[in-house]
Amino acid sequence: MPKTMAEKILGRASGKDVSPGEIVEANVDLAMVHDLTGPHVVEVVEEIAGEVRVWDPDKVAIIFDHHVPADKIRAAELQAIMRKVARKLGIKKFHDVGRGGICHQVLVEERYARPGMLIVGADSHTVTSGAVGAFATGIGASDMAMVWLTGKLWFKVPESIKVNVTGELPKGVYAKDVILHIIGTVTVDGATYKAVEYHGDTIKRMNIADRMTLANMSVEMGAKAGMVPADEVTVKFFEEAGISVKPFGPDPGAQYEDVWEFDVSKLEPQVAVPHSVDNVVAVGEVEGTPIDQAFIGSCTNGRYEDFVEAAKILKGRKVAPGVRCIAIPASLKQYMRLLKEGIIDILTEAGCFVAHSTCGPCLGGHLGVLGPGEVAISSSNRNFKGRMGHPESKVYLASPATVAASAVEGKIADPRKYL
Ligand SMILES: CC(C)[C@H](C(=O)O)[C@@H](O)C(=O)O
Ligand code: SF4
Repeated sequence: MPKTMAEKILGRASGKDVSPGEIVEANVDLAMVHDLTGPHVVEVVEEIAGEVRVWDPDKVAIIFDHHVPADKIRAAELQAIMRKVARKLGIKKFHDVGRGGICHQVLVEERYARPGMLIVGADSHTVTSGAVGAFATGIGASDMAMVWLTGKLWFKVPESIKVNVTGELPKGVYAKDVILHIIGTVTVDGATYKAVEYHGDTIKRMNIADRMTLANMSVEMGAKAGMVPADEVTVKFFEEAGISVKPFGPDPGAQYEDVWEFDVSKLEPQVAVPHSVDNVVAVGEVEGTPIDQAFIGSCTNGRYEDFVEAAKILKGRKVAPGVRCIAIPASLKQYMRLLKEGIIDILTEAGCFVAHSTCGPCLGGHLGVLGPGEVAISSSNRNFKGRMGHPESKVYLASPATVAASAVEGKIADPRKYL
């Protein structure tokens, strides 16, 4: 039987021929925790094993990103625990404050995630690594504890959905608009526990940064994994780091539970309106909505390519009076590249508050928490009630270009007129 990407990966990792619906025990290739979830995992492991240990230190990543640098005493305590654990276990894929960035960004840019891998992470946006053709999924701390101890975890083999995206993206319309449009169409539970595969000429033309944006938000429609087949673009991405990988995709003739067709050739910039990610409208419908804060960053859209698009709009312009524009690259490497190319200068001159990589404002943690009644437009992935701060604040989600245009105008704006 020809197989989908999920079936091939879970089949390989469990050593058998698998079909959707089947429950398998699979060997995990990479297990990631961060500063917030890591301590829970350590606690459970210690409870079960009487000490902290992992089955294979080379397959474990510990990355500090959520509350970095420590914003509260509690965060400092949790990071101290994980720092000690990383040292004791000899974890090489350990990224402390200032030495990595947002965990999902680090997994891909360090090439820890590879095509065909089975990756688990104690964070829901672990799906991001699907951008390079891995089956990557978020799991809870107790499941992760079992992975640390045994290297294995059970999975129900998901049904797969093929998403065919076709057409040339119009100017000012990006991967973020595509995924917002898809989620708006199928809703937040449209892909619950499904493995989503992104195909079509639009996807084939996308770089890894864009593919990460797509894969990242797959979880916002409930998907267990969101994958882009590893093709020439992927092979080249690994070649740049001196690593040779083979293309990886579904077998020809693989069976999908459903095929979704999206022609994006006439798509407009999209905005997810509070308080749900599937509350998606064309920018025109909310244009003129006053904002207090604009945020460019996060694991969804905090990459070099995103900041370049934002800088095209912010160059020679100013953030509107009364508006804060927070700009945080997703990792140290992204930050350095932006710094060297003068993009950080452009943002700073425009009046943005630029910071080193952290999740910070994305989850209402620090560096830009919203007050009561405040409105933000953000390039991140969630706009639940209170997501970025006060329960009475509001979050609109959009592409970095739409966020930048809105920062300039002080109200939600269409980026196309600036491009
Ligand atoms: C804190 C963490 C567990 C959480 C997640 O799993 O996604 C966070 O990263 C988020 O985006 O809400
Ligand atoms: S940037 Fe936001 S969505 Fe991504 S891992 Fe951090 S908190 Fe979660």
